[in-house]
Amino acid sequence: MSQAGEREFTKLLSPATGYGVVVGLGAAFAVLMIGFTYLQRRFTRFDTNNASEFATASRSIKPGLICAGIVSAWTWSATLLQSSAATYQSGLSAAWWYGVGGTIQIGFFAAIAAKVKMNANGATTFLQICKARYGTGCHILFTFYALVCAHIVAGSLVLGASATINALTGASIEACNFLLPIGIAIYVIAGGLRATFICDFTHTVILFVIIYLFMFSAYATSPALGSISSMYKLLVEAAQTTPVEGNEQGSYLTMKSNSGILFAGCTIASGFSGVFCDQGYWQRAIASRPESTTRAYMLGGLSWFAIPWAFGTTMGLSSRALQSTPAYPTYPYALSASQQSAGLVAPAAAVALLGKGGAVAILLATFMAATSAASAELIAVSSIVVYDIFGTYWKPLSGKQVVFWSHLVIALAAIWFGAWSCILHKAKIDLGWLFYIQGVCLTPAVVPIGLTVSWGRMSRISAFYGTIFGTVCGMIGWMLGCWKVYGEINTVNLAKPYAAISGSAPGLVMSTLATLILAYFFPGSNDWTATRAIHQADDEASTDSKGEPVSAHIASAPMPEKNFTDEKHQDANSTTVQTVDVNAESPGEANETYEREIIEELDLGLLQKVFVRASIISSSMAMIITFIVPIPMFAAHYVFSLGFFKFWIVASFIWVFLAGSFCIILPVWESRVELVSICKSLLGFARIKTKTGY
Ligand SMILES: NC(N)=O
Repeated sequence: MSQAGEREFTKLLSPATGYGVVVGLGAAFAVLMIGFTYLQRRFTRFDTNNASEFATASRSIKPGLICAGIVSAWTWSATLLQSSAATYQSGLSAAWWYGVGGTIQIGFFAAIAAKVKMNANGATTFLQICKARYGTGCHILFTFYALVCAHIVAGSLVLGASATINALTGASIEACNFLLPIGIAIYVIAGGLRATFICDFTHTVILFVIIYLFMFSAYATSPALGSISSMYKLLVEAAQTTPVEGNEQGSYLTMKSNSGILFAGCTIASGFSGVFCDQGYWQRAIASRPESTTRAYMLGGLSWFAIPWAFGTTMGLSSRALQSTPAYPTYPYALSASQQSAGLVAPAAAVALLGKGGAVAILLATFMAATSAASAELIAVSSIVVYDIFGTYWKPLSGKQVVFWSHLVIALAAIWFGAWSCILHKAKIDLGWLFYIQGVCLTPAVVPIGLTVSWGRMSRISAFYGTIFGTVCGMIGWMLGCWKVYGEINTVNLAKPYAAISGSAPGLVMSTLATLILAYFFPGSNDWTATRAIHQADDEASTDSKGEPVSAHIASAPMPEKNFTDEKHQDANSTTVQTVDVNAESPGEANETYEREIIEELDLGLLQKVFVRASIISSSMAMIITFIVPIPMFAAHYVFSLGFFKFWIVASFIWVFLAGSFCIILPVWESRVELVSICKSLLGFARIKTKTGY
C-alpha cells in the first residue's frame, strides 16, 4: 500500500529530450508537410494557394482519411490523460463512460453532416450558416461560443501535453506552452487542411502503435503485471486497501460506480459541446466528399471509442495496480490530487510498465494527440477569424487575401494559444479543470447549432433566445450546485463533478426546451435558399465581373459551366506528369471547378436518405453503448469475475485492432491509385533529372 504524502514525479528523461521531442518532431512534421505540399502542387490538381483548398481541402477527402482525421482531431491530450485519470479514481466504468461521452456525439454529428451537405454545402464555417439563416445577432452569439470552445480545447490540449512533458523530462511548462502550438502552426501554414489530414494520419498510426505497445505490455509482457489475471488480482487488493467510495464493494472492477455515472454525465455534456461548438468538426464535415461524409463520421466515432476505452482502461488500471511498486514514479506515495488533475496517471503507468521506454512512448503519444488536435483547432480559428470576422464585418476578401490572412491568423493564434496556456497555468487551471468546465460553458449552444443546419422550423428567435435562456439557467445551476454541494464557490470547487453537472445539465436541457418551444411559436420559413447560396472565397468566385472582390462570407455567384477534366495527361517526351485542365488557367481554377462539380452534383434525395439512415444508426449505437451494455450491470451491482474481466479486455483489444485497421489501412487503400501515380511520377521525374543532369 502507498504511504500518505506526496512527492514529485521521478524524471526518467532529461529536459533536452523534452525539448527535442517538441522542437525536433515539430520540425520533422513541418519538413514532411512542405515536401507533401510540393508533391501535391506538382503532381495533383490541388493547390494550397487556393483559399478553398487551404480551408476545405476542396471538399474532396475520402472516408478513410476523414475517419483518421476525426479520430486524430478528437483524440485530445485529455482523451488519453483524463480517461486514465478517471479510471484510476473510479475504476473501469470511467474509461467506458469517457468513450460513450465522446462517441455518441460523433454519431449524431454524422447525421448533421449530411444536412450540411444538403443545405449549405458551399459554407466553410458553421457560423456562415447561422448568419445566412438568422442574421447578425445570432452570428455574433455563435461566433462567441465557437471562440470560447476553441480556447477551452486549445488550453486543454496544450496544457495537458506541457504538464506531461514537464513531469517526464523537466522541460519548462511555459516554454512547451509556446513551442507546441508554434511548431504546429508552421506545418499547418505550409499545407492547409489537406496537410493536417496527412499529419493526422501519421499521428494516428503512431498513436495506435503506442496504444498496442502499452496494452501488450500491461496484459502480456510486463514483469510487474504481464497478464489479465495478475491485473485482476492487484485490483482486488487495491479495492481492499483503497476502496472507491460509491462503487460496489469499493471495487475498481464494476460498472456500479456512483462517481463513474457522475463522470458519464460530465463527459457526455463536455463531448456534445466539444463536437457541436467546435469549428474543427464542421471543417471536417465540409472537407469530406458529400457522398461519404456520414460513413466517415460513423467509422470515425466507432474507431475513436476504442481509444479512451482501451487506453483509459489499460493505463488507469495499471496505474492503480502498480502504485505500490518501486518503479512507480511517485513511490512510495500515490499520485496527489493535483498530479491526477494535471493528467499524470497515464504517464505514471507508462513509467511503471516500461521504465524509460514507457516515458518516451507516453511522451510521443501525448505529443501526437496534442499536435493533431491542435492543428485542426488552428485551422478552425483561422477560418472563423478570416471568414466570419474579417470577411463579414471588415471587408470582402479575395481568395488570395483569404490565404494571406489565414496564414497570419494561424501564426498569431499559435502565439496567443501559448500565452493563453501560460495564463491558465499561472491561474492554477489544469487539464481536469478545463475538462469539467467545457460542458458548463458550451452546452447551451449545442442544440440550437445542431438544429440550425437540420431543421426548417428554426428561427432567429428560437436560436438566439433558446441559447441565452439555456446559458442563464446553466450559470445559475452551476453556482447553486457548487455552493450547495461543496459549501463555497471558488475556482477549485467550480470544476468539481457535481458543480459541473449542475451547470451543464440545465444548460443543455433548458436550451433545448426553450429552443423547441420558441420554434413552435415563432417558426422559421424552412427556406434554405440563402444557406445554399453560400459560397466560399476563391480567386475566381470572389471576384465579380469588374474584378472586384465580393464578400468572402456569402457569394451567390452563378455556377460556371463544367470545364474540368479529372484526367492527368502524361507527356511522353518529358515523362513528367502534370494535371491538365483543358480550360482552367491555374491550379486554383482547377480546385474551384472540381469543387463546384461536387456542389452541383449533390443528390438531395440521396442525402436525405443518408441523414435518416445515419440518425437511425447513431441512435441505435447511442442506445447500445449508453444503456444496453452498462446499465444492466450497474443495476445488478455486478462486480466483474475474472472470466468476465478477461472477456472485457479481449473485447477492447479487438475493438482497438479494428479501429486501427479503419484508420491506418483504409486511407492507404482508398488512395492507392493516387499513391501509385505519384510514386511513378516521382520515379519518372528522378530519371529525367539524372539524364538531363539538373
Ligand atoms: N475529445 C475528447 N472528448 O476527449
